Amino acid sequence: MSYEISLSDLTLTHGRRAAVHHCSGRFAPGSLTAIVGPNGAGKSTLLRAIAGLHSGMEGRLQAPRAQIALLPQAAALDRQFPISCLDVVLFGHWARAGAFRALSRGEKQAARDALAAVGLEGFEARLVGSLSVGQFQRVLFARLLVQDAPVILLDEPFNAVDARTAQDLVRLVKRWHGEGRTILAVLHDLELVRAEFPETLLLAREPVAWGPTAEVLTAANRMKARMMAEAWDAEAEACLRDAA
Ligand SMILES: Nc1ncnc2c1ncn2[C@@H]1O[C@H](COP(=O)(O)OP(=O)(O)OP(=O)(O)O)[C@@H](O)[C@H]1O
Repeated sequence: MSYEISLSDLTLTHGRRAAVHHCSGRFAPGSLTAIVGPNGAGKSTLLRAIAGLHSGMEGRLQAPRAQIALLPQAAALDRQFPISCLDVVLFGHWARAGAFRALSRGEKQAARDALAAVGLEGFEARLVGSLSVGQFQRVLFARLLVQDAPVILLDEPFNAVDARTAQDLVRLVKRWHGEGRTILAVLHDLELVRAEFPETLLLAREPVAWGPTAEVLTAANRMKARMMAEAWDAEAEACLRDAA
């Protein structure tokens, strides 16, 4: 099965306002791509749409929805819910197997192994509300390990985590890439992108540039993205075909 993700003249809206506008291109199977751009450029909206979690859409978006695991932005998650680290990781199995099936001993062991793999052995019973930001992000990566999806979408995965955690998690991402998975990550740290991500999509509602990272992250392209973001009228309605 091919795990290509392709966009064809894709416009994504919130209400009647466009968040992503006339976007075309493809993420090749097995590619490791950073999605970068100014605040409000549409990066999270694009990721959620690829995961099948966004409904306001025109144009075409082809993605293997059942094969995708999404790590949402940490800010979008409620950590006050009284749930243990192990339970959060076990959700990774349920995403694949359905919520109403009892989990096998092997699946529970896989969840414990995943916690150990992200450096959280002994944290099984800890409530997620008591973790540091970095520890919680490690738990979410353990859940991704258990999900074992061929396509992984990461929304600002290293935001606000300590340097050591970021290093460990980047190592995991590289391992997944080496295993042939397709990985898209929304990132703000351009040095990290240059060092670790072979492909980049520079987005400012529309793609400014998309391809090999060194060719995309030029000063001219970054300036263009900034100017496009500043010139964007956030109140303008999307030019949808049925909006005329
Ligand atoms: N739930 C929502 N309802 C209405 N508008 C939204 C919603 N989510 C995002 N938007 C708007 O859509 C546009 C794109 O937002 P999005 O979060 O996709 O950008 P982003 O590039 O991920 O930004 P950041 O880097 O700041 O996280 C912004 O103008 C934002 O205000």
